[in-house]
Amino acid sequence: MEQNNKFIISGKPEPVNITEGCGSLGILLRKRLLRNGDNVALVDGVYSSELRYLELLEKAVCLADALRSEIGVRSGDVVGIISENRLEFPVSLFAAFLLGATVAPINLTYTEREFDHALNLSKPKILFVSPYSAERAIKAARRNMNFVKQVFLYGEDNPYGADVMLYDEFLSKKPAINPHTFWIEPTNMEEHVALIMCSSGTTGLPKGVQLTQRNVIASLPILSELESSFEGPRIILGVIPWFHAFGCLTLINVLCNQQKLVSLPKFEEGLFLSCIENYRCTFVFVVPPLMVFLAKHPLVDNYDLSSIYTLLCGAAPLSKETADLVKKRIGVKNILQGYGMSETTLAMVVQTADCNKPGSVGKLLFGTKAKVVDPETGRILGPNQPGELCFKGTQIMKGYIGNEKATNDTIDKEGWLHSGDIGYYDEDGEFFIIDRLKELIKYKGYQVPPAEIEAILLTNPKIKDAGVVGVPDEAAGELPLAFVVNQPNVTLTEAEVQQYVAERTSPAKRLHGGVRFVSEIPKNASGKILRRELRAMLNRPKSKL
Ligand SMILES: Nc1ncnc2c1ncn2[C@@H]1O[C@H](COP(=O)(O)OP(=O)(O)OP(=O)(O)O)[C@@H](O)[C@H]1O
Ligand SMILES: O=C(O)[C@H]1CSC(c2nc3ccc(O)cc3s2)=N1
Ligand SMILES: [Mg+2]
Repeated sequence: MEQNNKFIISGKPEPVNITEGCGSLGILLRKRLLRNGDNVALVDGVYSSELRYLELLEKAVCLADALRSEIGVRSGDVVGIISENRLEFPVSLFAAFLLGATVAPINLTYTEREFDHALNLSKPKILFVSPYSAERAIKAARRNMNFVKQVFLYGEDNPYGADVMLYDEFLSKKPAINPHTFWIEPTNMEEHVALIMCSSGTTGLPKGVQLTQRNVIASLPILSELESSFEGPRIILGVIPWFHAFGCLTLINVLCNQQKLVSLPKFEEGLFLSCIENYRCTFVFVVPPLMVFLAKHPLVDNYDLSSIYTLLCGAAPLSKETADLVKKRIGVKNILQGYGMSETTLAMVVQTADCNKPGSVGKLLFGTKAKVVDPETGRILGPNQPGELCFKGTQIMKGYIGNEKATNDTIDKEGWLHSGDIGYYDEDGEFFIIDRLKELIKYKGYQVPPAEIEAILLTNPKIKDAGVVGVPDEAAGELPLAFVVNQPNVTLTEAEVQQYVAERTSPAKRLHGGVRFVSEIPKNASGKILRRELRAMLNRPKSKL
């Protein structure tokens, strides 16, 4: 009965023959890389070193052949990558895909404990690590030699011992392999896991999200959907970490759509701005903290950012006000939002140049269905009625590795993925995200979205950043409280901040719990506010800031 429900909305059908008749993701990737031969695929934004498409494929094939013949890496084995964005990363990623192996990118800033958690989720047979995190990562690998059989180290020096192999040494002196004839095993793309992505760990320990080869292929047309109305060179800035779904799938998307990607190993203010100016970047994938930086930081005025045609923002709430500030300040043509989860491969909902209502995250992508349900009753809701967003489609994950319960709690028996996010769609099918179900503040029976109050606080020129949580309260349930980071050299009192919000909100959304002044708002690598860390700060004595 539900399937015919008029409130279930669908995106366009997937492009016909999306797998192009290829028997595996590896075969499709080879076809796409060959198509673009001698053009530049990747530029290291720090060292300006370049990798052309054919070079990328030749290196990946050579590495794949060596891994198969010398280490015995087979289809179905897991290959871990613990590295910042650098040119060896896509070579290792594509080599694994050519072997039909599963890739587990892991956050290089993890502590040893977090590495243990991530490694025991995906149990990689081999690990590629960069010097940045090698010491911690190799210690964690050595604690897990029951499954980690070999560590390869990027860079020139290996102070860690003979059990670690230098990637460049391993790859050099290898016979050249003809990329056209390299044997790639056909796989069952619907079942075969291509990526195990760690979710961001915003609401708890990161989960191991299994994305099949078919999930990855389903995401490939996104870029052409996003750049529908753009003429001119596409020079994309890749600063979103490739160990996160947003960054990794964007990297694969760019390389399968013959674009040029300029990579940055991390976000550093001057490097980010000078990279855009020097390489004349036209498309920049960003997360909201970068948008707040572009909106408010004085350094931005020192750089020529006129090459930017489109900013593509996702991974966390972006307010209309912040987007307007950026548009006004740097004159970018498009600011397009998208909404996704690690569990949905890449975005499920994106704005395009001709579909971008202010504050919306856009419309459903092809091959996707959505419904909005009342979190209490499960009843399907209609347009403009906020509820939990649920999705179905070819981008929905296979499940959480080693966690059947969490999988069944997230994907129901009818195959609907329950996002845990509250939002609605309007009469035109454009989606609006309110906040996470788990993070709504309950004040006297009202549901107060922290993101809405944070958006208001960010419009105050004296405020650099803000994070809002609920303070437990006997009478009201929870009281909204704001952690605030002042702009440098300004003074701001608690009363001023409370007044500023009170003038702009209904009574329930006012800062009844007060204001705490802090030096920074804790966020994770994919730009999300770690409100559970803010809640932990509630129990600490007020700072004298
Ligand atoms: N455009 C957006 N606007 C608002 N929120 C967004 C947007 N895009 C993504 N999100 C948020 O990011 C979440 C997906 O993030 P991700 O999969 O990286 O892990 P996480 O949910 O933050 O962490 P974890 O699942 O480990 O607790 C979505 O559920 C949603 O809450
Ligand atoms: O929040 C996340 O975890 C990630 C998972 S993938 C994702 C997004 N992907 C896109 C792609 C295009 C775009 O314009 C925005 C997003 S958000 N968000
Ligand atoms: Mg999540």
